[in-house]
Amino acid sequence: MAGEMQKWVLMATAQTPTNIAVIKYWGKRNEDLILAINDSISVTLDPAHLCTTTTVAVSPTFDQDRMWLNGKEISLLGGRYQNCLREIRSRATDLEDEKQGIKITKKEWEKLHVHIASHNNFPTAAGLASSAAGFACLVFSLAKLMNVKEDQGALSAIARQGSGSACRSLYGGFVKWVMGKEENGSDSIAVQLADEKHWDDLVIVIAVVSSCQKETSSTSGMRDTVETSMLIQHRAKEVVPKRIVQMEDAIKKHDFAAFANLTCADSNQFHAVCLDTYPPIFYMNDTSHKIISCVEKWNRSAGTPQVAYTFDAGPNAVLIARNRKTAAELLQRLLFHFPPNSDTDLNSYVIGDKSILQDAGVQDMKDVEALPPPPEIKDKVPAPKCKGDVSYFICTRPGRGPVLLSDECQALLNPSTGLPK
Ligand SMILES: Nc1ncnc2c1ncn2[C@@H]1O[C@H](COP(=O)(O)OP(=O)(O)OP(=O)(O)O)[C@@H](O)[C@H]1O
Ligand SMILES: C[C@@](O)(CCOP(=O)(O)OP(=O)(O)O)CC(=O)O
Repeated sequence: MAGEMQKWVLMATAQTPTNIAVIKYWGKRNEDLILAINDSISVTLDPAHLCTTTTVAVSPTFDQDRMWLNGKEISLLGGRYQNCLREIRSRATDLEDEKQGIKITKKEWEKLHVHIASHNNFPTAAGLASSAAGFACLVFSLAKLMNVKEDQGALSAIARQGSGSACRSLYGGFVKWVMGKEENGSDSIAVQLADEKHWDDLVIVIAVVSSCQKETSSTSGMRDTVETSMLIQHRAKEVVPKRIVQMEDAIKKHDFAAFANLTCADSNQFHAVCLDTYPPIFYMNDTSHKIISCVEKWNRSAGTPQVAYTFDAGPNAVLIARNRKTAAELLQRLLFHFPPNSDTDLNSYVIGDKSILQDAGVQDMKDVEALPPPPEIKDKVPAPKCKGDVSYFICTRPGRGPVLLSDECQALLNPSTGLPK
């Protein structure tokens, strides 16, 4: 190592998106390696609105691996962090940084410690896939720092060992996690089906129903399902393989009706296997059910699906609209049924791509109050409004995969000390 006793710090910063599955992963065939019992397909969400930023640093002055998540130091001793660190280190290659005059050989990487600081710009462990963006970003940034030469597929197999759904966050657009057959998981990788430009009409609105930490983690929930549900076997063997083929076809052809029908059916079946688990798992709540019913009524009256809904391991709804016009109509319906509490500012109630709010013709609370009942319910007795049941809405769209951030201002670690800024 050049400059043996020097106090250099070498850093890399990356930004990685989160993703939402439209054909769900639920159930493992190998807990340690995180190998799934079925393939899954996801849409990567625009990192402009939901993303993880991670800075990794290496220095001869660091005496142990350390990590800070959202400003608080956390332990890296857990198996998932250890597995990702080990797999990335074993693939590190010789590196020469001419600017700082640093040379690190493959052998030296084994002994050097790293500091990691990460920040999620959305709630952590609240069913918004923070673990997916988080582990993908950890693996991607470490791979850049350590001059790992392997492709995204190989990196996805490492991120998978941090959290299954993380492997899909290594790509933008539409992504498939191929479950693979090998015992060692070498063929259990993510592949990109289409990039984010392929179907750029789609608009995504997330209703954050609750941002508190959930009761049953995905990991323990799916373990219980595999142990106790008979429905999950039927799902994994008979239902999902056919849906994967149909979903790939729907994406390829921009067939929104097929895409929406498959997405909603798969979300509903995932929650059905949660109910079929013993003890039963309830991820959705009354608000989630009301959102489903609002979308179903609209889709039925329109004669063809306008919006797809999907729910992960929590009550938050992810709603995918076929285009901007439908997204504006969706937002009008959501604000009609779920207006904010009187003390909430509309500006903080609808975040992300606010242009959808403008398209909906809603500028302030007066406009929200003046929204008419949606046509599909106008002749019926309207259900009482559910004021305050939604914490906030995020408007977003399909987005790109991980990127390196070269501007040092965006780094989360101090370049001279390697400690959080
Ligand atoms: N930025 C990050 N970097 C590294 N690890 C992270 C990061 N963010 C979250 N994690 C890890 O993921 C865990 C949260 O995962 P969990 O599955 O409980 O929630 P979630 O991913 O937000 O929700 P879900 O998977 O149900 O959509 C955290 O406790 C932490 O260990
Ligand atoms: C419902 C899901 O979001 C489950 C995600 O589970 P995780 O990937 O969080 O689970 P682990 O692999 O145990 O970390 C569906 C999906 O994203 O496919």
